[in-house]
Amino acid sequence: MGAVDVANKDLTASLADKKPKVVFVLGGPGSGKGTQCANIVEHFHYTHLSAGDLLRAEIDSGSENGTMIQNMIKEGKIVPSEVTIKLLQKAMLESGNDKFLIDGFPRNEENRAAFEAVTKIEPEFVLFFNCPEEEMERRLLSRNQGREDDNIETIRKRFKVFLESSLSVIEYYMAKGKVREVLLSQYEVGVHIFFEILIGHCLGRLCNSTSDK
Ligand SMILES: Nc1ncnc2c1ncn2[C@@H]1O[C@H](COP(=O)(O)OP(=O)(O)O)[C@@H](O)[C@H]1O
Ligand SMILES: O=c1ccn([C@@H]2O[C@H](COP(=O)(O)OP(=O)(O)O)[C@@H](O)[C@H]2O)c(=O)[nH]1
Ligand SMILES: [Mg+2]
Repeated sequence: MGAVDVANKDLTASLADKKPKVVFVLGGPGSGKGTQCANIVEHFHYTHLSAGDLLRAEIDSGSENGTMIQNMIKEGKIVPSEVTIKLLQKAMLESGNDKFLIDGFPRNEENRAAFEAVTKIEPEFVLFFNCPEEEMERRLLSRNQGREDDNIETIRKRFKVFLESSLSVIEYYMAKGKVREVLLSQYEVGVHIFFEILIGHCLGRLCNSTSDK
């Protein structure tokens, strides 16, 4: 067994000791995952981990995987599971917390199965932001965060990947009764109030069920 395998085993064992609680936050590109996670952590003791942010930080760090990750993101493709899972495991351990909102992961069946196989963690539930594509496109084109993938050509590819690969993850958890869906309409005021109630309800229940640990 090589040094890398040993390091991965240590990471997995240390994380397993913490018995972390995980909520997956899923939805199409621009559906508001990051925005609503930021709202949630203001009110609940969760750590927000955006898989996309972790991958972008890895590019910026000049790591050996940086160029590969950058190319995949530019094309709207899904980075190999082992890379993303390792970044998530490290971030979970470094946070010192045991409750996590994992935003934008798993993005395909392989991501999902690999995460469960490696970490032995099953999510408590999945928050699914279901937003019309034209609204997501509008938001992404005016996000203004200087992201290389927020251009119309890459956005179209990301929508395709979402429909062809990511929706099946949501369907998998739906079949297990684990999905809490927030259906976005154009009526933003109603949506915001609904978010507060729904998210408060879901996370409040989760906090209660784990507070006597
Ligand atoms: N409910 C909303 N109404 C209008 N704009 C929104 C809403 N939620 C998020 N946005 C904006 O849309 C863009 C994408 O949101 P973001 O949270 O980054 O989505 P995601 O993480 O799902 O890609 C951001 O510029 C954000 O400010
Ligand atoms: O688990 C992940 C999360 C993100 N990405 C890549 O990172 C990009 C941006 O992801 P992010 O979640 O930041 O985008 P968002 O959905 O928030 O717009 C995606 O299109 C993928 O190329 C990936 O490969 N695996
Ligand atoms: Mg995001």
